[in-house]
Amino acid sequence: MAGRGKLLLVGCGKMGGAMLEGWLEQGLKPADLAVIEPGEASRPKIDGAAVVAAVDALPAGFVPDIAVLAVKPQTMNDVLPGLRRLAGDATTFLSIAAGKTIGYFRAGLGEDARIVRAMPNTPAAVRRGVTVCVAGPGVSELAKARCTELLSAVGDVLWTPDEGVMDAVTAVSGSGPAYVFLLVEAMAEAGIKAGLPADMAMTLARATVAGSGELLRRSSESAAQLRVNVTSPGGTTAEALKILMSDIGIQPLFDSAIAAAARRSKELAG
Ligand SMILES: NC(=O)C1=CN([C@@H]2O[C@H](COP(=O)(O)OP(=O)(O)OC[C@H]3O[C@@H](n4cnc5c(N)ncnc54)[C@H](OP(=O)(O)O)[C@@H]3O)[C@@H](O)[C@H]2O)C=CC1
Ligand SMILES: O=C(O)[C@@H]1CCC=N1
Repeated sequence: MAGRGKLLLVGCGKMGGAMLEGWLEQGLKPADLAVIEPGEASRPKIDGAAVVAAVDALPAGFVPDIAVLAVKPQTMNDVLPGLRRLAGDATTFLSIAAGKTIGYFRAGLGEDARIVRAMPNTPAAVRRGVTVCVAGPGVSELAKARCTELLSAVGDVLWTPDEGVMDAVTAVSGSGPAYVFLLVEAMAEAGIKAGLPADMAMTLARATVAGSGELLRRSSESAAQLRVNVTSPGGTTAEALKILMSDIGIQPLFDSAIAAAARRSKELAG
């Protein structure tokens, strides 16, 4: 990371912490970093960075070019008043909060505030995240480039001109890692029921999902073709897929799960 400007991270919980790990691994200079995190246990210890418990403890004169807002949507209202003083030309706010709209931030920070709304995911901790971003009014190309630089340090970055897709993005890729981890848990549990020792079942489920993810990443074949490649005619996989791909299989379940997550994202907007 070139580190042309200063970075403020507001909220160093699970997602903020995952991104911070990625940034530090990518060479973010501690001198260019400030973190606001009230929770003592979550507060990172980084020599040379300004790590404080509240916004009023930031070093005088610290003006970030990017302020990453990584607190829960439900606590965002508490955070914005203290950040209003940063809402000048120099700072772009990069929110990763589910649901919270660009309009919400302009109402809370001032109508001229520059807002980028983004949705990353936790594989950012190992530089395999994916983030979708949308820029509000007044965000410069330079600020967009800086957001891309920060987010691409922890994975892939896509920009959309349409904020309306962000609830679905949140439901698919923001929450998505949880669905994959649940899949591992469910495969391991089913393996135990099929006669495997618990530790072997978990080892196999974990390695299978991780290995399949890596194959998917490296392969030019579609997910559907990779599935077909596993499915010998008249074999074992075909029997399992008859159940997983039936009318009461994984697709209708995913349809309702993703719709529920997107609905919740919309509810968190206010
Ligand atoms: N987890 C995920 O996979 C993803 C989360 N997000 C979004 O990221 C945001 C954070 O989620 P997540 O990391 O899971 O939540 P966490 O609760 O783990 O992190 C939020 C952090 O913000 C801290 N905090 C609370 N109040 C303040 C404050 N006034 N100033 C600064 N920090 C504060 C909390 O401290 P304390 O615990 O002491 O209250 C906590 O450490 C949410 O908006 C969520 O929608 C987006 C994509 C994926
Ligand atoms: O569950 C949540 O609300 C957050 C947003 C996406 C992932 N975690």
